[in-house]
Amino acid sequence: MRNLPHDTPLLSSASVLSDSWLRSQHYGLTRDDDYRPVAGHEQLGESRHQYDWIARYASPLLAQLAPQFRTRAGVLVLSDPGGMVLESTGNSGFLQRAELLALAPGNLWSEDARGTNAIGTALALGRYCEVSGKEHFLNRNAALFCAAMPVYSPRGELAGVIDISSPANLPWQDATHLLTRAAWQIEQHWVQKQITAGQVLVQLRQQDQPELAPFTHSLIFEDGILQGANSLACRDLGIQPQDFGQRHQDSIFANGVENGALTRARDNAWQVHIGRAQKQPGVTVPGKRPARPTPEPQTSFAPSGVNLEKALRVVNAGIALCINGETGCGKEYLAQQLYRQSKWATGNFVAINCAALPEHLIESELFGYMPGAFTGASSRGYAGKFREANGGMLFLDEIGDMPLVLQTRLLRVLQEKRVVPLGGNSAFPVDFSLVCATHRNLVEQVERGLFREDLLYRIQEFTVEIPPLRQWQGKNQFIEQLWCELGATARGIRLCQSVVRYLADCPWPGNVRQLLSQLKVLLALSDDGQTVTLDCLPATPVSSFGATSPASSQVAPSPSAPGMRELEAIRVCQGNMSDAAKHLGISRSTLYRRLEKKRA
Ligand SMILES: Nc1ncnc2c1ncn2[C@@H]1O[C@H](COP(=O)(O)OP(=O)(O)OP(=O)(O)O)[C@@H](O)[C@H]1O
Repeated sequence: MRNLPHDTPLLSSASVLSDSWLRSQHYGLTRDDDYRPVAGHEQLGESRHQYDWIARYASPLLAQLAPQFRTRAGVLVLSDPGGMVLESTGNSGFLQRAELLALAPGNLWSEDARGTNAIGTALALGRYCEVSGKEHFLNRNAALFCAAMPVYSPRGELAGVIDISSPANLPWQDATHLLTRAAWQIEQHWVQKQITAGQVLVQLRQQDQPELAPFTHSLIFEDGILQGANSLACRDLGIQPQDFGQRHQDSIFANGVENGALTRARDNAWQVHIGRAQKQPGVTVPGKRPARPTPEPQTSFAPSGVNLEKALRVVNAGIALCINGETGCGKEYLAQQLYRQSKWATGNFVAINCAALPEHLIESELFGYMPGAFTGASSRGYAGKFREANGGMLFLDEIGDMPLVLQTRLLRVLQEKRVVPLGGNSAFPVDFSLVCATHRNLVEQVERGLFREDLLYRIQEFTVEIPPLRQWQGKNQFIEQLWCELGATARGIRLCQSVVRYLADCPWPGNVRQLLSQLKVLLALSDDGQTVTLDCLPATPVSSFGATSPASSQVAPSPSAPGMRELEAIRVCQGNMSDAAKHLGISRSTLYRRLEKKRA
């Protein structure tokens, strides 16, 4: 096992290179050697079988990066830990025939085979490495620029590298960024898919570091012992290769996984998610599925009634997705979830609320502009949201509110996959996943002449309907998870079951947004170690029932608020709305109606 990745990617430096050259000489190589070691088909097949992380976790990424490699001179190469090329793809037009053959599957690029080179040296050092032109030990490789980033398995073992090779006179300037993120994405998916029955997956997301937004620090525990982690977690939580199978969770999270991780979350602006693979007969756990890439384990945070796996397949296939649902039900939340799990996660997630942008700004925001394109334009120009989203996901919220003239231009971008900035003549190619959301009925908008029919078909290639929270299954569990996520568990504050049932039965017109804000208020009003009962629900003049926005509601309706009969019945029945309705001799829907009237 080699070093785990270091904080700062290592660029070519004199001492690193001279050490590598010394090693190359030590292997008996000379600069003029022309020997090109290539493995046979059988060996290549065996290695592909053994290192199936490439087929499982790197293929979606390769598909995503492919467009970049069509328009630039460069080849993306994946190798096993012995430096054997297992896959290569991209624009190889720049390569001489000999070099072309040298980057084909089966070629060996370990340092002992070809001297100093990015693949071999990155493997030798276990770190990111760039080697350009004559820095290569063998003269025959002097026409190449190469950058390589190691990929680690969830047990901290070096699994291979991902490499970019381009002409030495056209070095791939953003290779560090691209390869680091690509390796993180592969490692993250790998850990997430590795979890087996009875194990716990802890995922921490650092909220104050936007560049890490798509990535989580992911760790797997079994019976409290660390079983796996991605290299980000190893880097930031001080995990060493020897810790796997040995280190107890308490030495990583001082108060146990749940409390410790959540304490960390509160103190350091981390967002935490803890998932479990249950030991249930007949249940296939994600890590055990053999062939096709599977989505992450569904958690209670996936909106109820939404088939995440299907939506993810659609997004990965580059099909435009339209998410419908009432306000606050989690349309943007779902888009972000899909983005993080999709092949687009190495690009940016760019969200635009079409209803909130002044009409005259939408165009420049989306399309960008050239320097001095209009009065007040920045002298440096602006790339615009379409180009910002290139390689990632563009989330257009409230698409139904987009002005007609811009709908026409949007349609053109979606069809041509090119953007011409305001005041510019040349077009920039773009490729992103498009997810739109609206609470409007777009068909009706089309009938009223407010929305282009052709754009409707283009953005609604696949539609996902998020049901309103009141119709969700498993609300009790969802509320408890949110409660835990908000930091209640870390403070020892419990919701008693009657409160959970009571909250689960509220109609929540503001959906998850409203529920969340009410839970936050309840938490702020609770003391550490307290158990929240129905009696603890504070009286408020504003009932949440029938509220249309979170701003208009403070906390869940109190049993002591005005409208006593119904609320008292709810309290007596410990929050069970069906029992309360029976108690009053009315139907559940009548009970809800009465509560709504009381609010009015
Ligand atoms: N499934 C979920 N699990 C946890 N939190 C969620 C979930 N869905 C939504 N939320 C939270 O609820 C709030 C509202 O979600 P979001 O903004 O995605 O709703 P929306 O449907 O896009 O709303 P709008 O239509 O008003 O833009 C956010 O704080 C989001 O983080």
